[in-house]
Parts: sequence; structure tokens; C-alpha cells
Amino acid sequence: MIWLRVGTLFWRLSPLRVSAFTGVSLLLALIPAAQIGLVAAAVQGVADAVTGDRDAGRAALTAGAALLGVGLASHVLGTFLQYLDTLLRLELTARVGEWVMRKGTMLDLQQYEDAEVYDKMQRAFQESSGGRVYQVFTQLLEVARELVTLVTVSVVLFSWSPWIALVILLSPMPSVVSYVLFSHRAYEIEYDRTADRRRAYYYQHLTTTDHSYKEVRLFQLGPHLVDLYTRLIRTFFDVDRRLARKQSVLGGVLGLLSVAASSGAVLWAIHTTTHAGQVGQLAGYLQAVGSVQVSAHGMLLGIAALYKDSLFLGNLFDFLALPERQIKGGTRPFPDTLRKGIEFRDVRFVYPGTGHVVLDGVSFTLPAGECVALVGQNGSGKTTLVKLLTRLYEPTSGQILVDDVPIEEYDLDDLQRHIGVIFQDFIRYELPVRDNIGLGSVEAREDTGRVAEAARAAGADGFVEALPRGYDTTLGRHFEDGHQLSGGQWQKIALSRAFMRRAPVVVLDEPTASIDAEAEAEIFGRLKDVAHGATALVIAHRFATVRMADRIVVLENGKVIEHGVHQDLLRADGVYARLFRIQASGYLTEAASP
Ligand SMILES: Nc1ncnc2c1ncn2[C@@H]1O[C@H](COP(=O)(O)OP(=O)(O)OP(=O)(O)O)[C@@H](O)[C@H]1O
Repeated sequence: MIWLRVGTLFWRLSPLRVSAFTGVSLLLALIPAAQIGLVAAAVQGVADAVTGDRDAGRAALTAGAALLGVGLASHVLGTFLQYLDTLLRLELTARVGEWVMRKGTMLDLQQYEDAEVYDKMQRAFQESSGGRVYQVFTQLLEVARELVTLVTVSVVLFSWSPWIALVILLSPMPSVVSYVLFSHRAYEIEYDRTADRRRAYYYQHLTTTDHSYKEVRLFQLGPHLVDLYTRLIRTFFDVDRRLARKQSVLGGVLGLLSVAASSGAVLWAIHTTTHAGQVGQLAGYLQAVGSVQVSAHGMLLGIAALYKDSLFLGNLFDFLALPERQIKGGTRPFPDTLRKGIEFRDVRFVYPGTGHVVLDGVSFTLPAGECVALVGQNGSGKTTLVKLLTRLYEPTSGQILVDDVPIEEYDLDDLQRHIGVIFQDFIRYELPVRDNIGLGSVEAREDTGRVAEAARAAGADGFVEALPRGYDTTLGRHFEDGHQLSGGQWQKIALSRAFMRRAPVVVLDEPTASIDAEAEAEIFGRLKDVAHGATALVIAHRFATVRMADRIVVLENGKVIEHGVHQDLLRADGVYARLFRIQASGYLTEAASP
């Protein structure tokens, strides 16, 4: 029950403020009934005083003074309610955004690669401002308040004329029913178009970020992307317009019924009270008619809006209820230095939801303290192996052992803390250099000595020191005074981040693809030193890098087809030797030509 969850959520936010908000709202709900009674008394008092009753004059004055008091109280309570409203709204907005972010960090990679979960996230992000959660809470109170007003006022009204009261109470019904139906339809439409909305945001993103600017501009993709976006948005618009048209026609007709019914009731009231000469009752009655009409309408529409908002809010709660970290670790601490090494034993892997066998019986060993290079054509499964080693995914079958212990037995956070990794698609943090490197070991990011050492290891120290504010220079151009780096410089920064971790296992997925040959040779020549003797797995396509590794594993279509040291593999004259010669002959031909 979403209303209950919203109520509980608010209660946890601040029991004191929520109690005060509820109390003040309900007090305000009693005001219309009090005003009706006092207006009736005042008007009747004046009418009686005109006919010579002196006491009636005093009674009219007293009722008038009480009306003044009620008016002042209503103003003070209203102002206080407004203040509480602002406080609760601010608090909630901050908290919902935080919950959504926190949840995002607790999901598995698999969920990020699943379009259905992504749709769920998209729906939840639409609610992440907290606006709708707050709306449901205030609507709940609004409905309760209108109910109190309605009950107290209709007590008066029913005592005068039950039939008129009934007509007025029921008159908003038809338009409310139509509102509920249309709200449901609007929700269904929005739900079904989540994937298209994501697509539209994506086109928008491509045309509004620096990462995509160059290609979009030079391939002149702007008009095409705008066209794709506009076509989608127009489809949304056409559907929404049709719905809005139907809703206003039906809503308008039913609204007319409602107005006719309440106006008829007013006429009827005038007719009956005039005959009986009850001027005070007529005045109170007229005010009560308005009040009941407003409250009944407000309450029923509040319920309808609650219904609609709860449907949307279900998306936020669905997202917050997504299963977290399904990949579980054990309790064993990860070793600070590997004794034996890492072994892949008959590892098979199929990405969930696909039938494609990406790794098929992969077995090889990374001896402790050695550097193993993983080579193979695009799509052969190299990065997937890294995802398994870092436990972003679990093997479909087979085992990965670290020092003869299955990796599932190690504490998951501890295992990930002990692996320094950079992926091909590393992040370019639009933050100062110090953070870009220091985030490799978040708790040590203020340690300038360590940050500088990591930069030296990756050959980044030279250009960093030449930056306007050295390690405090903000990188990228998103923020003020940001400094943009070259592709290779960014890669050196990412490499520094991996070294910053000082982990016993280092995994580098194409770490030097954009780095110049000299720097690459320098980094790999000293890899053992800079990685503090870590066990390293390096994925590379350049054989100049690969040959420096202690061992080489060649992967083809998810299978290990060769492994050994460089010289042995050359002698074996297999796939590795052929690929090596292709690259080498390219360089030699160039060098030999005049
Ligand atoms: N998230 C995913 N979901 C489904 N299939 C995937 C996913 N990621 C990769 N694949 C598929 O798995 C196979 C291996 O991909 P992987 O990224 O491991 O290759 P790679 O050897 O690292 O390639 P490259 O040299 O191009 O980086 C490819 O066929 C790819 O299409």
C-alpha cells in the first residue's frame, strides 16, 4: 500500500514536524464549520436587532468578534503550516535524491546492462526530485482535512435539508470518475513509452555533451538527431493531445452537470429559507453550500490525484525495491600479497539473457608477482574475463581461484579493494588531478606524496606539474578553470589511478592504447617496480607491450588457444607468431623503405 509507505517514510523523516503538520491541518479543517455557525448567528442577531431585540445586537457583536478571532487563528495556523510545508519539502527532496543515488551504487553491473532495469531506473529518476512523494503526502492530509470539514459542515447542512445536502455532495462524482479513468490511461501511456523516452533523452544527450560534439559536428549528425528526437516527441504529443481532447470534452460535460446541480441546490435553499423568514440560516446555509461543494470536490479530486500519483510513485518504490548486490562474497580477507597466484579453471560464461557462449572452458594461471598479457581479436572475451576476476559477473560454470581459494570465499569489498583496475572505457572525472588519481584509493586522496608517486609510475608527473595549478588543476571543460588533456594524457591519469591503489593484483585493459610508444615502453619496462611487485594481467593489442610480459595467453572465440613465454610462442609458430609477425613486418617494411 503506497499511501502507507509514504506515511511511514514521512514519519521517519521527522515525527515532530509530521505531527505538527497533521495537527495544524486538522485544526484548519474545523474552521469552515465554525465560520458557518458564527455567520448564521451574526446575521440572525442583526436581523433580530433590527426588529428591536437589544440582546440580539450584543449576540451579533459577540459572534462578529468570534469570527474575527477565527479569521486571525486561521491566518496564523495557515502561515505556520506553510512554514512546515517548506521544511518537509526541502528535507524530502534531498533525501529522495540521496536514496536513488545510493540505490544506484548497490546494483550489480548486470542490472545496468539490462534494458528492463534501465527502464525502471528511468521511471524512478523521473520521481527522484521527491515532488510526487511530497504531493501524495499532502494530498493524503488534504483528503483527511476535507473529510473533517465535510463531516462538520454537512452536519449543519443535513439538519436544514438532507436532499439539498445529498445533491451537493454527489454532484462532483461524475467528473471525478472521468478524472480517475483518464489518470489511469495517462499512466499507462507514460509507462509504455519509457523506452522511447530514454531514446529521446539519449538523442538529446548526444547533441548536448562535449564527448559527442566532435563526431556529431563533423559527421553533421545534428539535424538527423534532432529529427529523430522530434519525431519521437511528436508521437508523444499526438497521443497526449488526443487524450487531453477526450478528457476536456468529457470532463467539461460532466463539470456542467456538477455546476447545474449545485446552482439548483442554491436556488432551492433560497426558496425554502425565504418563505420561513430565516435570514441567519439563509446566510449560514449559503456559506455552507459553498463549503460543502468545495470540500466534496476537493476531497474526491484529491482521492483521484492520489490514485494517479500513487501509480507513478509505485515506480520509485519498485526501483528502491530492486534486489541489491546479488553477487555475494564470503568472509575471508583478501591476501595483501599473493603467495601462489590466480588460476582460471575451466571457466565458461554466457551473458545473462543471451545464448552466446563468450568464454568456453578457459583455463590458465597468473603466477604470483608475474605479468601475464592477454591477447586476442576483438570480441574474443578478454574484457569479460576481467569482469569475472573483479566479480562484476559470476562464471556460468568453472572456478577462479586466488592462492588456491575460490574467489567467492573472499569478502567482496575486500577483494575489489585489492585489485587495481582500469578498463578501456575508464572515467574522465571532471575533477582536480589530485582526485582523478586519488580516487584510486579514496581514503588516501589527500596524501600528495602518494598521488605524485602514482603519477610518476604512469609517466603523468611531467605534464601534471606543468599544469597551471599542478595537482589542484581541475580537468575537463565542464567546470570553471577546467583544463582539457589529450587522450593519452587522460589515459596516463587513469593508469595513475590504478597504481594509486597499491593493490596486490593489477588489471589493465588496454592501458596504453593512446599512450605514445616511448612512454609505453617506459611504463611496461618498469611495471614490476611501479606496481610494487603485484600480480598483473594486461590486455593489449600492441605486441611491443605484449612481448614484455612474463607470459602470454592467446584467446580466440572464448577459448585459450596458446599460452607461454614470448620466445616459445614464436618458436611454436602458431597464431601468436603470425600476429606478431604481421605487426613487426609492418614496422620493418616502413623502416626499410627509403
Ligand atoms: N554486457 C554484455 N552483454 C552481452 N554480451 C556482451 C556484453 N559485453 C560483451 N558482450 C559480448 O561478449 C563478447 C566478448 O566481449 P569482450 O568485451 O569480452 O571482448 P574483448 O575480447 O574484450 O574485445 P575487445 O578487444 O574489442 O575489447 C562479444 O561478443 C560481445 O558482443
